[in-house]
Amino acid sequence: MAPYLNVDSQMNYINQTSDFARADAINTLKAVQQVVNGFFAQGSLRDKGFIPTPEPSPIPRPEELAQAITNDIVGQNETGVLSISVPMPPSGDQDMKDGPDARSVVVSESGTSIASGYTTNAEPGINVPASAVRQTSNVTQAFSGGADRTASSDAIDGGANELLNRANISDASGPSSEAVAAADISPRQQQDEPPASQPPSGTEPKAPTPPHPVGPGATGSLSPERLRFLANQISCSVDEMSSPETSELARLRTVTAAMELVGAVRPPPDTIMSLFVNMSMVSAVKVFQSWRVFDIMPAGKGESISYAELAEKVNAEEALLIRMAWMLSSTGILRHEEPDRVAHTPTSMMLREDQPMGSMFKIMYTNVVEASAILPAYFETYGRREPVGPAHIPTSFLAGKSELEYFELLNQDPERVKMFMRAMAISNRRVPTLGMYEMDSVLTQAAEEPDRLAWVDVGGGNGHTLKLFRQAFPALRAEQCAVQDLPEVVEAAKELAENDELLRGVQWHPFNFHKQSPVKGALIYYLRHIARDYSDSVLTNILRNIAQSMRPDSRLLIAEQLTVTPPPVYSAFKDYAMLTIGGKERTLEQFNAVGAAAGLRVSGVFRDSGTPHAVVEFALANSD
Ligand SMILES: C[S@@+](CC[C@H](N)C(=O)[O-])C[C@H]1O[C@@H](n2cnc3c(N)ncnc32)[C@H](O)[C@@H]1O
Repeated sequence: MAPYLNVDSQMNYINQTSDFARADAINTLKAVQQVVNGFFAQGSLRDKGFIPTPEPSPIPRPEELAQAITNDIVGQNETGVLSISVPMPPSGDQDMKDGPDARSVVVSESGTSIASGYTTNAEPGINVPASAVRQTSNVTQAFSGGADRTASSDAIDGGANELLNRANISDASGPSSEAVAAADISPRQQQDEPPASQPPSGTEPKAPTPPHPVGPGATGSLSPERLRFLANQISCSVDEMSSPETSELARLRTVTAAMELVGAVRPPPDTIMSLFVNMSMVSAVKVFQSWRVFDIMPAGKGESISYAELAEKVNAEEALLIRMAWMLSSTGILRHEEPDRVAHTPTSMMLREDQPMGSMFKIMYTNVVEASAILPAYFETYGRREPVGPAHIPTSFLAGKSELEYFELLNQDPERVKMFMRAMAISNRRVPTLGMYEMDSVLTQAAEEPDRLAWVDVGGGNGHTLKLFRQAFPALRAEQCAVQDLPEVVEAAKELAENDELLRGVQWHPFNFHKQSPVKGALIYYLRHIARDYSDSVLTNILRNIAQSMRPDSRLLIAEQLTVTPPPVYSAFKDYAMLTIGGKERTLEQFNAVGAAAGLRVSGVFRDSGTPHAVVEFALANSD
């Protein structure tokens, strides 16, 4: 029978694109197709009505789909800006003095950025003024805007969040912590307008939708409605991929929905088998990296190499090399060519030594695979609790140097530092930095107080993030900026910076943020990808050190992914990887709690519209 989810025709498109999600997209779609078709062939699910019938039906255009969804769950006000009323969950200890009784969601006029495309500050238990609500760029811009920011795990999680948010919006009684905004302000309204106290008319929430776990392990637990929604999502998104404007987002939606669908329909033993497959893949990649197979293989278009020649070049027995290669060709990482040759794929090219992903694999192998092996012993030694850190973390325990912090350990090995920097390069390209925080007031105030430090990048490495800001905002003068980092990092960075137009004139502060207070009274203290490296107690100490230097009008910014509860798969993975270095991913509520312990309050949240990344702004707790 003809497959309902006919994705073969889309494979060419996916094959032509180059990013981290390719392997996921292909494997997941293939798996979806096989699994779903298998069930159709057996008639097992169709007969029970779990999966929509394969009869052709008109596929709605993206705008129609978005409109249908929004019409379904909301009313539309006169300006064409949609508002959704979602009651607050009952809780005795919530203090939402600035917020309305009923929480509202603002949806862009096109309806395509439901629960995205805006920023907000209010989550249950967090009391911040509605003035911090701002809109960010729309979803399509987020995915198509930057050449460097194609599909990524973050964006896939963004897609997962978008799907979750959509479902949560229609769930009047479900968990609302990450689903919606709190202030009833349209993106067009000024941010200082007070929140409406009543939800607009015609915004009665619909009946609750059943819960919808995401990802493997959800086997058999999805409702028929959710399965239909996912199948429809895949069909529509696959159709949308042909349009250049919507292709990235469409592809991410396809992957996200497909992952959830696979998790729901794959039989449990297959889920466990897939773990074994992953373990074996990881092991084969590791061996091939250490033999430099990916570097030695010819990388030209259409080129391949015989197993015999490759075996000779890497000094391995041919029979052994073939078995290892099969593990990778059967999973799409390498390509086997009949009768006895093997070729690179775009995925295996990324595993070469000079590639950021190749370095990232090595870092992850140590931090996750090797550290995992000693985790039982680690927890025996330190107790079954989150690592406290900054030292005595699983990675330093693994190295037999428990007394060291992660970065102290790293800095002992120059080769590993280089690898880490290469790996970070990819994370920096994938993760949004600009386009979230509202810079106007910073620039105005900096101009009014030219002798005051405007921007202090705490743990700013070699100034790479500051460069992005100075490039985007030339009014941010070098003399009003500082980068603070460990002495050895600052020493190396200072030298390089002298030849860099964007960093010339910037102040460099050798500094240990566990021990010292940074320069007093700056306008902004910016911490990007610092918080997640540390436990709550260590982070509280870092924030408290900075709070001691802040003036009432100073702001501390934390730029991180905001995770949700329960997290989508890549968020969960990142959190797990962070555990091994003593860190963690956090929800907005968790950031609020850590800030409060350090004498700070959340004064604004600026979300990226297409990914889970955000800038959380803090002010001194006792300031206005
Ligand atoms: C994950 S990197 C983040 C770098 C940069 N902020 C970014 O977003 O790409 C963490 C940075 O914190 C610095 N760092 C680690 N421990 C530190 C400490 N105790 N005091 C100051 N900086 C530290 C590291 O050297 C590194 O540059």
